Amino acid sequence: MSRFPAAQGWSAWPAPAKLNLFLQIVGRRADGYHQLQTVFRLLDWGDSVFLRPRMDGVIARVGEGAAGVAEADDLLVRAAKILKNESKCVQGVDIGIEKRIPMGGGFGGGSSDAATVLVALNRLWGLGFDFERLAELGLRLGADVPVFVHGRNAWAEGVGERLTAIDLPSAWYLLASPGVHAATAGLFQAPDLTRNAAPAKIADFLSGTALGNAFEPVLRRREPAVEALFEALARIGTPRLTGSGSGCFVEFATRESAEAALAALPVGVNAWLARGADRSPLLDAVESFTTGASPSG
Ligand SMILES: C[C@](O)(CO)[C@H](O)COP(=O)(O)OP(=O)(O)OC[C@H]1O[C@@H](n2ccc(N)nc2=O)[C@H](O)[C@@H]1O
Ligand SMILES: Nc1ncnc2c1ncn2[C@@H]1O[C@H](COP(=O)(O)OP(=O)(O)OP(=O)(O)O)[C@@H](O)[C@H]1O
Repeated sequence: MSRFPAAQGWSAWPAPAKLNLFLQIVGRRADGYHQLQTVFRLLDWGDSVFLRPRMDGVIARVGEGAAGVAEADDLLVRAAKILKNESKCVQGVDIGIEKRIPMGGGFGGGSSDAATVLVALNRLWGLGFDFERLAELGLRLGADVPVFVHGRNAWAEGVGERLTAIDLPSAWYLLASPGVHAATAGLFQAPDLTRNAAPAKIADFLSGTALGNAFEPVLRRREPAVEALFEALARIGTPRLTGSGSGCFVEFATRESAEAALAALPVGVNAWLARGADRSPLLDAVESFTTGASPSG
C-alpha cells in the first residue's frame, strides 16, 4: 500500500526523468553560466510526487525525502515556497516523494520533482498561472526545470530555457549508472571542457550529425567507473552520456531489442530500461485533473 494514500487526501503526480540526446557548449554568459545547445528527451519513467493541500499555510515534507537532502534544500520544498511567495496563496501543502531517479546522474530528477510541484500545486491551489510563468519560476531553481514544466521533448538553447518543441521517433533506452555522483558545477569548471563549439542547427541533430555530449570525454578521463561503464555498454550498442553525467544510455528502436541488450550485459552493470515519451506524463495527469478526474493515488 502507498505511504501516501488517496483516502488520506494525497494525490499522486509523475516526475519523469530526461535524457540529453545531444549536448554542446557554445559560449558563456557574463555571469559565468554556460550557453548550451541540447536535446531533451522525456522518459515514461521517473519519481512519484505526492501532494496534500493544507489550510494552515505550512509547507512540510512528509516521509524520507531524497536521500541526504535537508528539507530546506529540497527542490520539492523550495518549489512550493517559491509558488506560495509569488501567489500569496494562504494554503500550505504536505509533500511526499517516491524516489527512483538516481541523484547526480544527469537524469534531471531534482529538476523534474520541482517542476511537478510547480505544475501540480498550481492546479491544487487554483492559482491559474500559465506554463510560461511557472517555467520562469522554475528557472530560479535550476536550468533543467523549464523543460519539465512545458513537458515536451525539446531542442534547447541559452542555459536550457529557450525551448523549441520537437517530435522524436519512438524509442526505448537502456539506462545505466556507474554509481558515482557527478557534481554539475565542478564539471562546468573543468579546464578540458570544450566551451566554444560551432553552433549546430536542429537539422544537424535530426540528421544524426550532432549527437555528442561535451561532458563525455571529460568525465571518462576523470572517472574510471564511467570509462568502465562505457566499455561494457559498447558491447551492446553506442553508449552516450546524459547531462553532466554520470548516467549513460543506449538507444534502441524497440522494446525487444532493448530487452535483449539488457540480458546480454555482464553481471554487475547497474542498468534498467525506460521508454521515451512523446510528451510528459505530468501533462496527462494535469489534464485529467482539470476535467474532474482525480489523478491516481
Ligand atoms: C547539464 C544539464 O543537466 C543539461 O541539461 C544542465 O545544464 C544542468 O542543469 P542543472 O543541474 O539544473 O544545473 P543548475 O543547478 O542550474 O546549475 C549548477 C551549476 O552548474 C553551473 N552551470 C549550470 C548550467 C549552465 N548552463 N552553466 C553553468 O555553468 C553553474 O555553476 C551552476 O551553479
Ligand atoms: N528532490 C530532490 N531530488 C534530487 N535531488 C535533489 C532534490 N532536492 C535537492 N536535490 C539536490 O540536487 C542535486 C542534483 O540532483 P539531480 O537528481 O537533479 O541531479 P542530476 O540528475 O545530475 O541533475 P541534472 O541532470 O539536472 O544536472 C542532488 O545531488 C541534491 O543535492
